[in-house]
Amino acid sequence: MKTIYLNKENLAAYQVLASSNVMALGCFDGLHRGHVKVIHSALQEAKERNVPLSVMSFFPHPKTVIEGKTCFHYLMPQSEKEKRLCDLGVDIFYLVEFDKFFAGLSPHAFVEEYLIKLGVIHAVAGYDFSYGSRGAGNMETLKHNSGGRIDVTTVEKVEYKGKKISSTRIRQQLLEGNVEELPNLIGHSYELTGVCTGCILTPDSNYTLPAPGHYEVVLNNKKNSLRTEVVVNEKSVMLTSNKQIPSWLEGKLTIVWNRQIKDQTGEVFYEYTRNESSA
Ligand SMILES: Cc1cc2nc3c(=O)[nH]c(=O)nc-3n(C[C@H](O)[C@H](O)[C@H](O)COP(=O)(O)O)c2cc1C
Ligand SMILES: Nc1ncnc2c1ncn2[C@@H]1O[C@H](COP(=O)(O)OP(=O)(O)OP(=O)(O)O)[C@@H](O)[C@H]1O
Repeated sequence: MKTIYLNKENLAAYQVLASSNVMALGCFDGLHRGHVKVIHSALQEAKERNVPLSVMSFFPHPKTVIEGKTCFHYLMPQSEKEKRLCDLGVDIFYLVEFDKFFAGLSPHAFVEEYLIKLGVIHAVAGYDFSYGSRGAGNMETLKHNSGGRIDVTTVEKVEYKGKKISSTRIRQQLLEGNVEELPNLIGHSYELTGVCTGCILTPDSNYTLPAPGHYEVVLNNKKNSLRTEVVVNEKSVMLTSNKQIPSWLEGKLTIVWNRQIKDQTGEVFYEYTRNESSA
């Protein structure tokens, strides 16, 4: 997969290089089940047309620019999004700099400059995707904004328990500590990477830690895996295991969040049996 960091300065150079492609559109923070359906639909269209599959995503998140949010709870860093999109079969990943200029583009200008001139022949997005200044463009207007030159596939809402699966919903569940709910929304448990020094796990940036409390997790690195209990504070994660910390835990690892054992008030949600320590 080729990753292209696009902005108004280098756009013309990539327009010259562009060839026909099918493009999936959106932020895709967390790559949840709704996102995966959009990517899979776009991959199907690309295969039928025998053209590459591209994804256009935006950074920083549009809400930080439009709503002036200084603190935003990303579910994954762009590097993790890049890896997941590659695994899903994406050929070109356009990460567009979302600034005030970009946010102010008219729907027509966005479609002309960032879709048509980048070779898009078929666009795929979910039912609620919006584009252009004030989000005035949507899946109903996209074909018209392209002058009929782009076909459009709209992916219907993917729900869980009657509600839209969304990155916002996942952020809310995490910040409430409900990590056991997340496989129903993401398709697997929420994971984040970080570094272990002694018994302190420091998460990498642009992940969201669950609410403070005790959690049952699985710690992985390339060679080993350990099911254990951790305590989440505001900014860090501490191992609570009263065993000697295994030497292999030091350094880079992945934390897989299985369930909340108790919240910061000490209310118990789940009896964790310490002796089941191997994953
Ligand atoms: C080129 C472009 C410009 C946009 N400009 C705006 C805007 O000015 N205001 C807005 O609310 N959304 C704008 N959006 C839509 C946002 O990307 C986002 O979809 C919208 O804020 C709703 O976010 P949500 O669907 O994640 O809740 C723009 C999108 C694109 C691709
Ligand atoms: N549950 C869903 N069903 C179908 N399509 C979806 C769903 N959630 C998002 N999409 C689509 O996936 C793409 C990425 O959307 P986006 O990044 O805005 O996801 P989101 O989950 O709505 O994020 P947020 O909650 O931050 O607004 C868009 O095309 C959007 O329409």
